[in-house]
Order: sequence, then C-alpha cells, then structure tokens
Amino acid sequence: MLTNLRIFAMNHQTIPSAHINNLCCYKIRASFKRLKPYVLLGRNYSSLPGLIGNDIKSLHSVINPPIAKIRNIGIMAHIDAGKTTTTERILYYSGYTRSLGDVDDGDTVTDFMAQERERGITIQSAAVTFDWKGYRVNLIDTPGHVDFTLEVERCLRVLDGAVAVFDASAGVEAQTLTVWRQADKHKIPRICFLNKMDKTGASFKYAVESIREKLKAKPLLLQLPIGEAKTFKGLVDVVTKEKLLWNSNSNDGKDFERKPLLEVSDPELLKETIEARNALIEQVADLDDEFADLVLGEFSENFDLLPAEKLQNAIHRVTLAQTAVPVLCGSALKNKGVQPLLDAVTMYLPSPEERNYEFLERISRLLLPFADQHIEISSLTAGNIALTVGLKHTATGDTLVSSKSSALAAARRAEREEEKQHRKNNEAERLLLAGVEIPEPVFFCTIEPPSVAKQPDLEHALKCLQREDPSLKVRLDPDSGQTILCGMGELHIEIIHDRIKREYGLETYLGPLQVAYRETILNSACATDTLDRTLGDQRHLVTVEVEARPIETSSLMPVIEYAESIHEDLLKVSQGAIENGIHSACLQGPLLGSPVQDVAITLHSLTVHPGTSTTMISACVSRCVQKALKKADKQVLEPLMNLEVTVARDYLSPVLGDLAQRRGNIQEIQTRQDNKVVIGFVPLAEIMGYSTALRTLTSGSATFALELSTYQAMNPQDQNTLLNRRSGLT
Ligand SMILES: Nc1nc2c(ncn2[C@@H]2O[C@H](COP(=O)(O)OP(=O)(O)OP(=O)(O)O)[C@@H](O)[C@H]2O)c(=O)[nH]1
Repeated sequence: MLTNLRIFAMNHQTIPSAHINNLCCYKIRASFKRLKPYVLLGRNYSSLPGLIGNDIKSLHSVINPPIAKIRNIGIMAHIDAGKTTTTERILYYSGYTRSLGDVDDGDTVTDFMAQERERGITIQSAAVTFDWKGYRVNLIDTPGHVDFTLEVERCLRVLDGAVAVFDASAGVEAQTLTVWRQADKHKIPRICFLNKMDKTGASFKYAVESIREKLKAKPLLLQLPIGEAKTFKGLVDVVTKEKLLWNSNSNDGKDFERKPLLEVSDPELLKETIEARNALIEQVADLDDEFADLVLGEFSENFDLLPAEKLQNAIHRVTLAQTAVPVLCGSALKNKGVQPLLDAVTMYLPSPEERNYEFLERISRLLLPFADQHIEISSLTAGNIALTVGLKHTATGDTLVSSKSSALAAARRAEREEEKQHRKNNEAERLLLAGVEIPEPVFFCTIEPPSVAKQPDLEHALKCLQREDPSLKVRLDPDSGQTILCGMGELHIEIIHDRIKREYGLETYLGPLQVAYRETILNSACATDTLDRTLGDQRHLVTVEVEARPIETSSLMPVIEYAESIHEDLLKVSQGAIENGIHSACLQGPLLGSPVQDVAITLHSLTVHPGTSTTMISACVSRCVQKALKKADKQVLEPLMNLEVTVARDYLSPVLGDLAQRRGNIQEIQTRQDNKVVIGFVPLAEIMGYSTALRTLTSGSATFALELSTYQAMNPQDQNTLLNRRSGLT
C-alpha cells in the first residue's frame, strides 16, 4: 500500500481542459474519463487514496467511489482541543502519511500555512482525502479560534457530518458552544470525541455531563475509558462488549488488541459495560421506533442477545436524525482511540446520499485536495468534495448551479417555499445551501502600502483575501482616503497583515488597532435642507424635510417611513435615490463617524424641480438626515464581549482584580477540576492585548475565549473620555 509520491510525481500528466467534459464542482454526477492524477511533490505522504506503488489500483474507485462509501466530514472544536493532532493520527493510521506530525513541532499536514506552523493553531480549514476500510473520507480540519469562526461556518455548510473534539479535562468550552450552534444551524449530524483522556484532570463523566448540560444534547456512550489521566490505557467498546488495549511498547499506537470482555478475567468491567450497554439500548429505543419494536419484541427478555449490528444501525439512524450524539474517547497525542473513532465515522455519520443535494455545475478544472497538495481529476460523482480554479467572481457563501436558468428556477422555488414557511416545508433548504452568516467586524485599522506605486498591488491582495475570507472587510476612509482593514480580532488582522507579506510580497504598515464603535440617538429630531445647484444649463433643486427617531431593533439598517403627503408618482421615480441617501447618512454618525443603529427615518416632505438628477436627490436627503442626527441627543455604543477565562485557583484573585479594572462584569465563577472558570462581559476596548496581560498575571497557565455579545451604551463619563481622545483633547 505504501508508495513514494516523489516517484509517482515524475510520471504525472495533466489533462488539457478541453478534454474535460461535464465537470462538476459540488454534489454532481458526471462522466468518467481515464487520466493520470497530477500530484505536486509529496512531503511525507506514503500514498494517495487508492494508489498502489506507481500504479493506480482502480482509477474509477480512486475518483468515483460508490456514494454510499463516501463520508464528507469536518473536525470542529474549541481552540486547542486537539483537532489537528487527531487529524494527523487519522492520516497516519489510514496509511497516507509515513510519520506522525506534531502541532508542537510545526510539521502537521493540515496546518500548512506558515502562520499556522509558527503559532501551532489552525487558521484556514484544510481538506484531506483518505480511505479507511473501504470508505473514502473527505475530511476538513477547521480552526478553533473565535477570530476564524466564519471559516468554520463556510465548511460546515458543505459537510455531511462532523466530529466534535473536546478536551476531556475541560468539557464544553466557549467556542465549542459556538461551533455546535453553527452545526445545529446547518443540521450536521455529529460524533463527539473526548480527547486528552491522558491529561491530568481528564474526566469522562465530567465531559459527558457538560455535553448534556451545556449543549443540551443527548450523549450516547459508545465507549468507556479504561483508566483516566495518567492511568488511561484503553477503552471498552460498549456496543460489542470488547476491550481495546494499546501496546505500551508501541510508539505510534498502531498496535492494539481488541478482546471480548470475560467474566473470568474482567468481572467488574464486564458488569459496568453491560449496565452501560443496557442504558444505551434503552436510550436508543426511546429515540428510534424501528429499534424499539425490535427490542420490545425479540430481545425484551435479554438485551445481551441483541446483535451489535442492529444496535449500530439504530445509532446511525439516531445520529442522522440528530436526536442524540455518539460519544467516544481517547488521546490523540498518546495514540489511543483514533482508529475506533474512524470506525465510528464510517459507521454512524451519513453518506452524501443520505443528505439532500442535487446540483450540477460545469467548470474548467477539478482538483482533489490533500491539504496543500492536489491531484487533478477529470470528474467526480455526487457526494464528493473537490476544488476548482478560475471562478473569478465566486466568493465564499455562493452556491454554484449548472446554468442561469436553473439558478433562477431554484431561487424562485426557494422564494415560494419561504412564503410557505408556516407549512414547515423545507424544500427550499434542499435546493439552496444556506448562506454563510458573516459576522460584523469589531476591530479596524488603517493599512498602507510601502509606496503609492504599490497601492494597486495592495488593493489586488485585499480583494483576493476578501473573496477567501468574507469576515475581512476593506473600506476607504472618505476623509483621509486611507484604506481601512476591518476584522474579527487582533489575531485576525495580524494574520492578514502577515499573509499580505508572505503571499503577495508586500510589506504593509498598519495603523493602531481601533474598536469599531457604533452610534445611536436618544430622542427625535427634525431637519430641513435645500440643495440648489446648476450644472451646465440644468438646474437641480431639491427641498426635503426628515425626522430621525430612536427605535428598539438592534439593527444597523435604518427603518424608512414616508409621510402620507408624499405623492406616489414622486416616490416611484425617486424612492431608490431617497433610500440611498438615508443609508449613506447612517453609515457615518455625527459623533465618531461610526455606523448609526436603531433609528427610523421619516420623510415628511420632498419637492423636486423638474430635471433634477437622482444623485442630487440622494445627496440632499443624506445631508438632511445627517443634520437631523446631529440635532438629536447622541449616544456611543461599544462592543461588549462575552469572556470566559479558565485559570488555576491560585491565580483567580489577580485575574478578577485585573478584570475589575477593565470594566469587566463577572456573571459566574465555575469550578472545573482544579481550575476556576470566570464567565462575564467586558468591553472590547478594554481587552486589547489581554493575552499578554493574562500570560503575565498567571505565568502562562490561563486561557481565555472572547465572543461578541452585543453593542451597549457607554456611560457618559467613558463616552466623554473617548470623544475627547478622538478629537485630540486628551
Ligand atoms: N495531553 C494531551 N495533549 C494533546 C492531545 N491532543 C492534542 N494535545 C495537545 O494540545 C495542543 C493543541 O493541539 P492541536 O491539535 O493543535 O489542537 P487544535 O484543536 O487543532 O487547535 P486549533 O486548530 O488551533 O484550534 C497541542 O499542544 C497538542 O500537543 C491529547 O490527546 N493529550
């Protein structure tokens, strides 16, 4: 099975795109053509799926495995739970790498970006393809850091299943909740893997409880650990009543034995396993009618006689219906429990045909991903994930379809179905993949190229990066003409800066990082304005009267209303221009030039001289709305973050003291093993550079997670300080 790709690569041959016929980019059916895969030089891969030696076992099975044998899965978790380490083990055991990569040594396959290797974190999702016991698995390793949440979401929406990895000593953590909610939104069946069972403080029971309580999920305990923390040495398979022990002399975990539990040798463990199995059977029977009939009929007297296969089939159905989640455990770092996890992926997560997708798309080149390396292929069947190149106008969040007419037909159907929502018909969801919800950036800073001549290069780099990562926003400051970079966090902006340098060869300069504030008004105010300008021999004359008032919506989009006196015919021709004017005025509030939220704008009167252009109407409306906003009492809103700090007991006091100085509001302090978990809110402006401060306060022993909660009104004193600082008074 092992082959050296370097040899294989010398024989490669690419297929001219003219030969490629009927290609598809996602969930497609197409004709098969013979070709040799194109492989960039392999680093430490021993073989690509289905290849033996320099030859190809069966091209058809390499590229087009039967759809029932495909699993498209993602790995998701809180930062540092061990996704990348688990993925490395998966690649090694499935035979596609020859050595075990290590996050701490910076030589993993899926964290291939330089920044990922240097920092030991996942930033970009990486796709890899491998085979496991006759199944083709397309796996995506997603980032755990909150700044890259969008990256997780854009992966989840094209996956059929996911493995949620937990640190068994921490259970459900802040970002686990976020990714779990995202998976709920995209209706992704899941398996939980309680990793780090070898770590001090690891607790199977605690982690399972946290899944039940915090994720409100029903855990199905398919395994029990044998030992915990330092004593962790193996697992019990509850379904088959077998114990799995890893050979302590084996340093790669390949060598383990699976033995039935026997009364003579393991009486206690067998008793515990039978109890767990009976509980599992009852739990599954409660969720699956077909299984309930079987259990209550044939096997009601003795669950022990129930064949493992029947139970496995029922667990598969329950997982697919997302009424419960299978829970497994292990230690990726100590090479224990990963092979059974792979078995569970093939056994319990769905194949693409068990989920509903149905689109075709013609494209020019198709590539099978293997982290940062690709094989060019001519076609692939429904249910696979592939890469394509050259779609210039396509960005994250788009659904590709076979033709304009089918896109229009799908959109029309989706619209009709949306209207019928009360009938709970989910046809529209089947047709179009749900769009990615792009979170609003909370930080921004200026970015400058090394010289004016390099401005177009910077614009090009930012355009490309934005298409990849829609959570990155770029805009021009209308006053200074500077380019502004808006991102999800300090790390996000830092990584973008670094990528521009490494990938586009541009050394750029960032201005100080600033918080993205918003503004609102506290009372109503009216304003009138007239614009009278003659351009050439055309006179443009508009008079407008508007009222701005506060409303409770938490929305950046102003509500627009029209007084009855505004003539319908006038609205017909100028409504677009009026609304443009209102929106552009609300983008720059009077206090800080930040977007204005929670306002309604009423147009009380509008008179337009014949021949006046719509641009002039927009300009006049915009100016008038800004006047009204300026007259009202104004309020700055600041981003408030949910903060979760996990800290050793001894360091709790300094952490709390520091948070008090940062205007933190502590909601709860939980106990998690030997640690304390501080949960609360803190204004974003106060938490810049927190990772360094926390490291110093706790000798590097604490971790924290941050997530935008809401925008809250600043108190008058803090607001004054901010406004004075901005206007250079302090
Ligand atoms: N004790 C122990 N440590 C582990 C285990 N798995 C991973 N680690 C360590 O935990 C740290 C994080 O591991 P990663 O695999 O990078 O975690 P990740 O979830 O991919 O991290 P991000 O992608 O950055 O969110 C590294 O120092 C690993 O060596 C495990 O099973 N036991």
